[in-house]
Amino acid sequence: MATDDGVPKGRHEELAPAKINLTLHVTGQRADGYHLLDSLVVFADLGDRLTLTPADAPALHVAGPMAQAVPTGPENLVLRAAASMGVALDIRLDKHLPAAAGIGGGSADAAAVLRGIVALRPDMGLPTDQGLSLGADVPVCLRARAARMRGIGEQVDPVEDLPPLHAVLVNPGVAVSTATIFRSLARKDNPPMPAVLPVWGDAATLAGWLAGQRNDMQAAAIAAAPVVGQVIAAIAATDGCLLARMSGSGATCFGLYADAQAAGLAATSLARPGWWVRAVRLR
Ligand SMILES: C[C@](O)(CO)[C@H](O)COP(=O)(O)OP(=O)(O)OC[C@H]1O[C@@H](n2ccc(N)nc2=O)[C@H](O)[C@@H]1O
Ligand SMILES: Nc1ncnc2c1ncn2[C@@H]1O[C@H](COP(=O)(O)OP(=O)(O)OP(=O)(O)O)[C@@H](O)[C@H]1O
Repeated sequence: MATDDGVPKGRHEELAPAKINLTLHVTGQRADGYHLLDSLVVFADLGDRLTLTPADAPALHVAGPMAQAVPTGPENLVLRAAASMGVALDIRLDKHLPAAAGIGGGSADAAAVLRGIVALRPDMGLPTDQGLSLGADVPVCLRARAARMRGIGEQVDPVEDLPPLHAVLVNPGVAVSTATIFRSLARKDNPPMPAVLPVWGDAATLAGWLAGQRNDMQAAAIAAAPVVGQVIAAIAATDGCLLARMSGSGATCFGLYADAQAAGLAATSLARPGWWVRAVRLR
């Protein structure tokens, strides 16, 4: 959407899909306090929607069902992402993902802005740190497809050939602070995933393998927000659930299912006042 000489024109739309940590192993801690991770990350076919228009001065308009949960000033990660590239954009953010929810909302939005700027301005490249300074989840969210994430989030290796994967996402409406859950971890030196990940033929095989892996932040999140334990139990009790686990630092949890019909029926049965429940496809 730019002219041949790189001058921006028009506007650009991006989806900022929800990030799901199928595993989240906390394997160490750096001297600066950041934690070393080993995580199998996938993305939903559901997310925030951004419309980016080149402008003389930065502007942000937030709308959508989850708009109230996010700041509208310069601290919003979409404005910080554009500022980090030195680009003035008029940004419309249609917020559909709950914030502070373990599904990367802010990081996904920031990554979508970085992708969008490169689409609008082919003369510009992505930042050398892949957006890590905006948030540890931004590099993996830039790819927005299945990946193994290591380091503090800067090492992203594509995972190909993920089997078709259907899921339900459930957020009970409590915000969970990522920094607080990291600080409260009992152990920070847990084992990583195997050096070489298997190839999984179908969702049941993947779920069986995942059952032997972990989210090392789950117990601390349940201690901070006991409703997370109730969400996991409710998901695990649905027909056809192959695995129930928390994503990121919570409070959103996911259930895996073999097909879209099972995920859809589970989503219907999980409806509770105040719970955000969505059936999604993961990739
Ligand atoms: C828990 C995950 O969601 C897993 O994907 C991410 O590691 C968190 O990514 P994020 O929300 O983009 O994280 P940031 O906004 O960079 O950091 C929030 C806070 O979490 C802590 N943090 C984050 C990432 C990391 N590898 N180690 C940490 O200790 C830091 O205290 C930081 O102040
Ligand atoms: N565009 C944005 N969307 C959501 N939150 C934002 C945004 N910009 C800034 N924030 C702030 O970032 C905080 C964390 O929100 P975010 O949705 O990124 O957390 P999260 O889903 O727990 O992230 P992660 O899964 O990476 O740990 C919010 O409390 C909010 O104040």
